[in-house]
Amino acid sequence: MVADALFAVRLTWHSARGALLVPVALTLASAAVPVVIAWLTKTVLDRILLASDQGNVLVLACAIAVAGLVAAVLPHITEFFDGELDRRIGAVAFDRLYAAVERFIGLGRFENPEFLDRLRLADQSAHSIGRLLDAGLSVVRGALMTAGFIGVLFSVSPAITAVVLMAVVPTLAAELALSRRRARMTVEVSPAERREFFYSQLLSSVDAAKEIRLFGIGAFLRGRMLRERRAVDTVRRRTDGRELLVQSVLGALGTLIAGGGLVWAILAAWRGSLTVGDISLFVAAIAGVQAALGAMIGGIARGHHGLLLFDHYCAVVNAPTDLPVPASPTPIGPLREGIELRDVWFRYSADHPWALRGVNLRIPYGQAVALVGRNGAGKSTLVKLLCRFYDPTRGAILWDGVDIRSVAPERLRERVAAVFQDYMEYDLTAGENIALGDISAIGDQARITAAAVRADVHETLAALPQGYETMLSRMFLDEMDKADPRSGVVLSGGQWQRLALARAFIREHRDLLILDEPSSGLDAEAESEIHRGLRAYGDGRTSLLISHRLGSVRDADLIVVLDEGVIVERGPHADLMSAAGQYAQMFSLQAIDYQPH
Ligand SMILES: Nc1ncnc2c1ncn2[C@@H]1O[C@H](COP(=O)(O)OP(=O)(O)OP(=O)(O)O)[C@@H](O)[C@H]1O
Repeated sequence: MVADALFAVRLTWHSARGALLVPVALTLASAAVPVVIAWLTKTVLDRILLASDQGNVLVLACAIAVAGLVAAVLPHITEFFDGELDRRIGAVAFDRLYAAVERFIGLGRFENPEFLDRLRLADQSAHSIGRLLDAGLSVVRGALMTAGFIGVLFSVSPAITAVVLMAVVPTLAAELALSRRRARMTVEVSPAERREFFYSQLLSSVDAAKEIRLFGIGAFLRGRMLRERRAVDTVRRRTDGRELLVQSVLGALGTLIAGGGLVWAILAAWRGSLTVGDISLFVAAIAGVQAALGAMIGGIARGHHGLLLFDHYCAVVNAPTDLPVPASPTPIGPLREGIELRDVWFRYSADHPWALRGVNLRIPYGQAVALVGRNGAGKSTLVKLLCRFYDPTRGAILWDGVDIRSVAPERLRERVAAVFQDYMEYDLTAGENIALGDISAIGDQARITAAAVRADVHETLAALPQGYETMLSRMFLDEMDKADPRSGVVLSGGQWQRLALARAFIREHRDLLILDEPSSGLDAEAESEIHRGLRAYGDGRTSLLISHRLGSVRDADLIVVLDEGVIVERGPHADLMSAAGQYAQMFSLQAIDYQPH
């Protein structure tokens, strides 16, 4: 936690440097002003009773009024500057967090629920990072104010100081203990809170809405959510109860000590050893110290809680890279010979079974290779390895003989175009949805249209209310957007799929084209059109096509059948059919479905 606190200080210093002087100065001022007011009040009272120079007393009274004015406006000025600082530190913290996320070149972290949880908490921490500074300044302000009152009191009466300290020290110790306990409780309930968050998200998610309604599982999920809520509430109630008890006892004790001290001070004034001003200072000190302690304890609790969240932020920002990146990468050129998987073994973690087991495969330059096989055979996994989203657990993947682990990942990916099974639907304009495939095509309507024509989606997009400028999806629209005629168009599943194809096609001149089930959402007529287009586009280019519709891959130069992570058959369609193995069996089964009954 100390290391996290130091990291937070460095981040704050880096983000706000000069701007930090203002809140620090305001903190010093807001700690000093109440002490100054108490001291001036004491002096005025003493002078009135001594009937000293009236002019002097008036000057002091004016000074109290000015100090009161400062005390009234200081919190608002502080709040304004705290907000400004919060924004500045937050902007830098966000930038660093998502720059760190981008540094993860693979997918492993994003497929790990624990990491995703941590990222969510890190994001929350980046949102509230400025409050750490605010909490720190509250503690400093409270400590300075307490020290100020104690110092002033000590100069008047060491005995009164001792009484105030007696009231203060046990309260501080107990409140600190309670704050630690509350922080532990926060950690204890966080898994249940996360599960509750998961259920609440599910109940309001558009993706889940269809199944929740059709299966009638809303009440079941709500029950699960409330169960987690009740578990959290039980722990919170226990902590609140303990706090109530401790704080009531402390409050009574503090009041007894303060009341006893006040009686003693009045008696001392009666005897003449204290002045009326001393008594006013005593009363102000008790109230001031209590207020300062309250602020300090609040600051400690907020700081502690903030640091616990910040720990997740530090863990993400300082996480090592997920896959080793070569210090001096081997340059990679256009594909000349081919890509080779050499005895590739892969499993997602040591606890998972092997997804690929000793795969040896050559994808020769300029050829179309089709990968087929049952669900879970390892086809998409092989694609992930080709894009270096994961590294093989054993074996190697070679690009013209160069191990892709020795190449800079971004250089490798520049050479690949792909449509993944779970392609993205971006809440952007239709044109942008295509141009994202090659960011240099943003605004280049001719290239965007050419890609759309190739994916056979041009006519659909051109007919939208604002053509390619039409915003897609109704998600995330605010009130202003709703008035905008360009917004609010929702495409069908197959239309989105063609858009994803166009996004891959705009990456023309890439060496390897990967299509992981590019036509699963298309109707039969559309599928045959798309495959004609694919063959034209793939002509002379190296491509890897994954499909469950074997009719669409029969023209491939090489068909590879994967089963439980092992290549069980390979060859052109005709050879595989005459071998009468798994491929021929699957092909015949599908062919029967297309025969008239
Ligand atoms: N992120 C992951 N973490 C752990 N295991 C995974 C992950 N992704 C896939 N697997 C497992 O790896 C194996 C191969 O999955 P893969 O998705 O590569 O199969 P596939 O041949 O593409 O299947 P499909 O035809 O259903 O798309 C499966 O057993 C699957 O459960």
